[in-house]
Amino acid sequence: MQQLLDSTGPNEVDTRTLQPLRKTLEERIRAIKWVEAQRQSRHQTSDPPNIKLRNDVHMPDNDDEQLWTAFEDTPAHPLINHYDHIDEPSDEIRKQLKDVFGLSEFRANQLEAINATMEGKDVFLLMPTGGGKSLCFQLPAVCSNIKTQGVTVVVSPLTALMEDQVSALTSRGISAFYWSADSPQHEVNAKLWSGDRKPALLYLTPEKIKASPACRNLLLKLYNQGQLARFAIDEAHCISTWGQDFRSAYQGLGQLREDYPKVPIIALTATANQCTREDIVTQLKLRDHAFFTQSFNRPNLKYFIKAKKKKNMLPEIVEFIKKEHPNHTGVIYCLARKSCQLLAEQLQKEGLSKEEKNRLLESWKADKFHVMVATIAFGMGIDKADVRFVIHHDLPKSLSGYYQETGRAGRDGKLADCVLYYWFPDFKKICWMIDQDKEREEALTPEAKKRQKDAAREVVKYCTNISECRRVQVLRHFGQEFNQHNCKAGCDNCLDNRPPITEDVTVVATNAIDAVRSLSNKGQQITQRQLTEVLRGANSNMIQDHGFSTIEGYGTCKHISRELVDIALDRLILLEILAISLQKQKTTFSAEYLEIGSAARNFKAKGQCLQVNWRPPPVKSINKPATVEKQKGKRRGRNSRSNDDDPIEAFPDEVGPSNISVDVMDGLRQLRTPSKQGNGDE
Ligand SMILES: Nc1ncnc2c1ncn2[C@@H]1O[C@H](COP(=O)(O)OP(=O)(O)OP(=O)(O)O)[C@@H](O)[C@H]1O
Repeated sequence: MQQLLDSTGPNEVDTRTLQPLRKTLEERIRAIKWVEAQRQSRHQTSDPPNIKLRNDVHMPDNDDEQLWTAFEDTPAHPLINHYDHIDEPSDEIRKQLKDVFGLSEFRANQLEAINATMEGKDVFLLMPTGGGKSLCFQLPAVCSNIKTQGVTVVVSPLTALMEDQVSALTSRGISAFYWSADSPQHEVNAKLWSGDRKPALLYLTPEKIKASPACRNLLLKLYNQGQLARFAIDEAHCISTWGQDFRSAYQGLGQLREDYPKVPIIALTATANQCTREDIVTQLKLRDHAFFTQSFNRPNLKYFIKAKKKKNMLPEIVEFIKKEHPNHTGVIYCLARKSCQLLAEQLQKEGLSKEEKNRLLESWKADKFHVMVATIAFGMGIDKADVRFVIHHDLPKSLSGYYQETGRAGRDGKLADCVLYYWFPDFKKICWMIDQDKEREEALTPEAKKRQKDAAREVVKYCTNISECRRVQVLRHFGQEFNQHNCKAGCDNCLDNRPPITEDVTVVATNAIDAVRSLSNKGQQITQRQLTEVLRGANSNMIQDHGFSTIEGYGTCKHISRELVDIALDRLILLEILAISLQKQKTTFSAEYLEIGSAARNFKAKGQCLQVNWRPPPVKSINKPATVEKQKGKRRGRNSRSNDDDPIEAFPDEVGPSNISVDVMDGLRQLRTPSKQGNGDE
């Protein structure tokens, strides 16, 4: 860095974009030299530079990424800032930052976004969770020296979030209010039209704008009076069906540009990859917008994937919390309320009323209790600085969601653990939930369903990829390259120095396809567990009762361990080579039967092969004879619990991926060249 600076005089780095970078680098070099001097002399050699290092971050060696983020209040990274108009803050901005918000410095990209929106530009701000997005529309809302005057209308997805922000603003003396379903019209009118000064901020849900003509009339009246300063679309990713948080009312927000064309829009989110980003820009009809983004790496978060061995992991989680995080604050995320009910007795009622939810959230924030068990919807926008762990008891629905949920940990910059319990049945459950589509008023289109399933599929690939640093994988999802070296053993994969073993399991794949196809030709069905037994040539009652010992593929995978066969079959489902069909039984059971999937034809026709990377279990012998499995199979069968409204119940608690991790070498590898293959006919 120093060499780079020495070789270019100050005048040579003369673009507006690069000047702040030069200044920052010079400051950092000063700070690094100072730290080095401390290290060598072990006593203070000079005054410390006027730069604070983050807590818990050791001064890294030769490590640019870490160097950049090792400082508190890391400034904007101008080289990845897609807006070149960077000014010093005006006196008014500085004053409001200090006097109203009690802050002394801007964080990365805040000033730039504030300046751009105050100039009347559309802005897209993509900032990690806890990065400080709110300030970027709250501060302009209290400034007078701007292009667009009046009320900043904030669109926010949750009433709890709006309440939170409004009460924080009010306590700072800022005039703000939200218009909820319960707010009477005359109160809203009184706030807006009585007195000379309009409130600085008005919070609305997208549903309110969509469904309430009174609300739209009010916005129009403000607009006609030149009193609509800007629209701030918080959690803007909810507009996109690419994301898991899609809210149909958000899609109505495209109308804002049509109805109020002169009003600038600032869209804010922490979770948008390239597709979602483009979708947001298109749907909100942003024009010539300033785009700000920055490194999404959260160096103080540690990422771990653990095997979920049974449906309820509470005992293990309790042990983990007692050992690693006694008296620490944390969140346990579950997929559905039902899972929460299993985990938290408090949530065992029919569901929580709004008041109860608020009371629980407030108590948790006030440290009256430490651990919150929640569905992802409950935690959106949580601003609690000292969350020391985030545990995913169930599979997150997407990598973006996972990043956002884990992002609620360690907002104070101190170390925090993010633990995800993975097992494949959770993926099937998510797919089932998407197909049921119970949670929405409007049905999802088939394309949206497919996208959501693909998003869950990405999470499975993430969990089962044991060869690549977790940080590399998550950040790649956001289009950011990350050097594994900079993870600094901050994830399970970087910590585990046992190399994964690569196994070719094509034989499982081809025989599984043959077995399922030949059964279906005969009008018979088979479950995944039964297929594992068939392939491994078990001689159990189940095999005899169904006459499975005569079907194609029987015993062809005798030499492969049960775990590995299970992993291979999971993978075939993930890759849509096999599919699942859920069927109600005469009893209360729902059973999952395997079918041929849409990708099976290609797999066989193109002679593809399937490889998995895994770490075999350390103690158990891998190749258990089928006779032992026979006993196990029987036991499992008896222990299966079931429930007709929850397909996951069709899976026995005891059957899981054990302590195996798997990695698929990008799923399939083509061994033979397509030209040597047939034309697609099997
Ligand atoms: N310039 C700053 N200096 C210090 N603290 C700041 C600054 N800007 C914001 N903060 C603090 O950072 C915390 C997170 O801010 P905020 O809630 O706006 O984050 P966010 O980006 O909206 O996160 P999320 O995506 O999770 O909602 C808040 O406690 C806020 O007061």
